[in-house]
Amino acid sequence: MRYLTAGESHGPQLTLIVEGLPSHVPFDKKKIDHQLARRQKGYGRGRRMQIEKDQVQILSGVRFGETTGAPVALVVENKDWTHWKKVMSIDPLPEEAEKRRISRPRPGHADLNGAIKYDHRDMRDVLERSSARETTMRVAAGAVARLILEACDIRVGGHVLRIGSVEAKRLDFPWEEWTARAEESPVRCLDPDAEQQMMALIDQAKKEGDSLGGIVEVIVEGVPVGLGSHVHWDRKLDARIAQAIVSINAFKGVEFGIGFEAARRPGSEVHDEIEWSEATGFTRRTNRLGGFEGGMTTGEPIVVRGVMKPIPTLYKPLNSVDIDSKEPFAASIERSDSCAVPAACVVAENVVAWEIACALLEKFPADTLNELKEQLNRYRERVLRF
Ligand SMILES: Cc1cc2nc3c(=O)[nH]c(=O)nc-3n(C[C@H](O)[C@H](O)[C@H](O)COP(=O)(O)O)c2cc1C
Ligand SMILES: C=C(O[C@@H]1CC(C(=O)O)=C[C@@H](OP(=O)(O)O)[C@H]1O)C(=O)O
Repeated sequence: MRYLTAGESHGPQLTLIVEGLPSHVPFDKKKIDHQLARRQKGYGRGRRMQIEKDQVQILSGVRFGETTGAPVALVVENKDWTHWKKVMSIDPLPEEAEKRRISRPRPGHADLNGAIKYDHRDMRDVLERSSARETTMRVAAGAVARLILEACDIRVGGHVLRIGSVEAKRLDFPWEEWTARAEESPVRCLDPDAEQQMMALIDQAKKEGDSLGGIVEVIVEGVPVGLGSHVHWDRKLDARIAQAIVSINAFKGVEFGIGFEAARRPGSEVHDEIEWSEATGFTRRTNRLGGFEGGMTTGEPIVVRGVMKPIPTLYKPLNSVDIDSKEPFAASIERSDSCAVPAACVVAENVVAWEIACALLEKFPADTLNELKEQLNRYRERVLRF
């Protein structure tokens, strides 16, 4: 499967085309909209999220509630566009363009590099597309992927482990309970004490015109052993997931299982011992490597974390240089979130869901959902007997 997204943050709409979907996947618009609504939430978001009400319009590839196998085109309206029609005009408007020009790049955003690379004297031409507004459509693609995963009994969840200096305690709950707790928490955090501290920290950052980053964790349950492959670098599924996570705006790092802690421990405290029983087949006593060996799934849950840097736009701006006068100035201020880690957690879940669905369809090529399910079920039986 593959997808493309298009659309500017303040343009009329965002567009997604997903190609390679099997036919007869039950296509419930409510499930896509549910993921979009989850992405809009989170303590620390700015005013933009009060304006938008992200919902997809399905334009192709779906008929009578199921995919046909043709490309699925989805669009989401930018409600804010009505306020930006002139600024975002497709036709030339020289006066407007001059009046609204952005010439003071924000450190940490794509403004300066993009302006130099594409030779734009107005950095809006960069920020409109570098904005994380685009993650709406990546979540929509992930939500489509989840329709396939759901049919294959694979589930994906996520929660926030850190915001700024506040770290959540590790709490162990059954799947239904932890995902419900994350859903109810304004910061998607399972630890109620940390949740309160995180919210207080966000309030403080906002008051001080500053911003915060954090760490999110995504867990995937129900994956069969052997998705991805050791035989070639670009077929390693952990590597693909790493790219998917780091491609999320402001994400700077990724780790699986115990992650960077593996550098400090001896091998005997890192590798996951192998067990076997007639009922379960091969399993692991621990899951310290987060569900991957040799670029392939082990059959244990996938555990992947991503680190998000603080939001670059600061209401108390950092120093910058005006690209016209070359004089030092404070960076430009755009309306902004002060912390978007909880929202980014939803993005992370959905980009991971997309990679898992692609890996499934690579291992079990299928034109119809039933073909996929039949192959997967046969494989699961073979794995049990191995
Ligand atoms: C959900 C989400 C919301 C974001 N909101 C903002 C924002 O309001 N203001 C901002 O400056 N950056 C925001 N960012 C981060 C920027 O989009 C990002 O830092 C920028 O595109 C530069 O890319 P890089 O940080 O990956 O290098 C957000 C990121 C995510 C994932
Ligand atoms: C629009 C979204 O996030 C935006 C991401 C973003 C950025 O620079 O990345 C800047 C802000 O844009 P605006 O200035 O229009 O408020 C965020 O609101 C969204 O997540 O849907």
